[in-house]
Amino acid sequence: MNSSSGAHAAEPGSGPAGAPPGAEPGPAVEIRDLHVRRGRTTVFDGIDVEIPRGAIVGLLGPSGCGKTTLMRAIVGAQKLRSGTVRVFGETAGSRPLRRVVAYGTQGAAVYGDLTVRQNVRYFGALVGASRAAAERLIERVGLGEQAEQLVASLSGGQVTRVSLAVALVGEPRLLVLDEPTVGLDPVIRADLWDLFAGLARQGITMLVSSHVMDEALHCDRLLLMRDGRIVADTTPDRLLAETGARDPEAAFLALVAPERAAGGRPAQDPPADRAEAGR
Ligand SMILES: Nc1ncnc2c1ncn2[C@@H]1O[C@H](COP(=O)(O)OP(=O)(O)OP(=O)(O)O)[C@@H](O)[C@H]1O
Repeated sequence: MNSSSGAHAAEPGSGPAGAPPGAEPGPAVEIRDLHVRRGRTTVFDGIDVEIPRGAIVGLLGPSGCGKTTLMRAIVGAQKLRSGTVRVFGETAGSRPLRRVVAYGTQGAAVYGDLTVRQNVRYFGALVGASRAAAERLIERVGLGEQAEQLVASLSGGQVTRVSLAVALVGEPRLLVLDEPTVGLDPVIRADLWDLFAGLARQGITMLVSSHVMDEALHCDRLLLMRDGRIVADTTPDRLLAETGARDPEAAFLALVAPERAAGGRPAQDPPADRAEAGR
């Protein structure tokens, strides 16, 4: 993963009615009629998405379908053509959300020439976290024994854990992780998903992208994307039951089969679940 924490200076008490963002009921993320262009590419041409709180939500779809762009919109790093993106009721990227939302980008965003402890303390200091909090997080992500090791000398899975500790140091309520398990072996991936599940049980909303469809089975909710559209907003059980497929990859292919047959465009009469999901 390699995360940069979107968690910077806190703005306590700046949410609706004086409560911090995330303390009020309602979805974690609400996206309405979102249009985004990147360069000459129209990535989103009017999508609507809602992400519930406290769940692990998988954002799954093939490379280039728009996962990173959607995450960038949610953390406030993406220029929008039109539409709204609200996180815990606040405009994405706005000041009250700075410590509430953390973003683990693709690509390295921790310092290889610092130790694990130095990285977590450094990013912690930026958000006013104590050294004790940094130590707790190093233990939480299972890197107690590597705390004094340079990040450059860690394995890929361990670097991902450092990034996760850095992303968590501001105590976010929404953690957005862009392909955190890419390139990792199955055992390490399973360990990381266990860690994500533990964070979700603590009440942190987790939005995790992957282009490996089987990772769907680790999620509470699924947003399946293709070509800048949400082709299903579902759960792993419903996805398998409704498509009759044996695994998530086959289910995804079953979902997009009608439009593939129609030459890559949405089919004229999509199944009810796709029509609903693609609103
Ligand atoms: N800076 C840019 N300029 C032009 N087009 C871009 C730019 N960044 C992304 N795109 C295009 O936007 C589309 C969505 O890209 P995005 O990175 O969101 O996809 P993704 O699903 O995250 O892919 P991956 O799984 O490979 O990371 C792609 O067609 C991509 O080529």
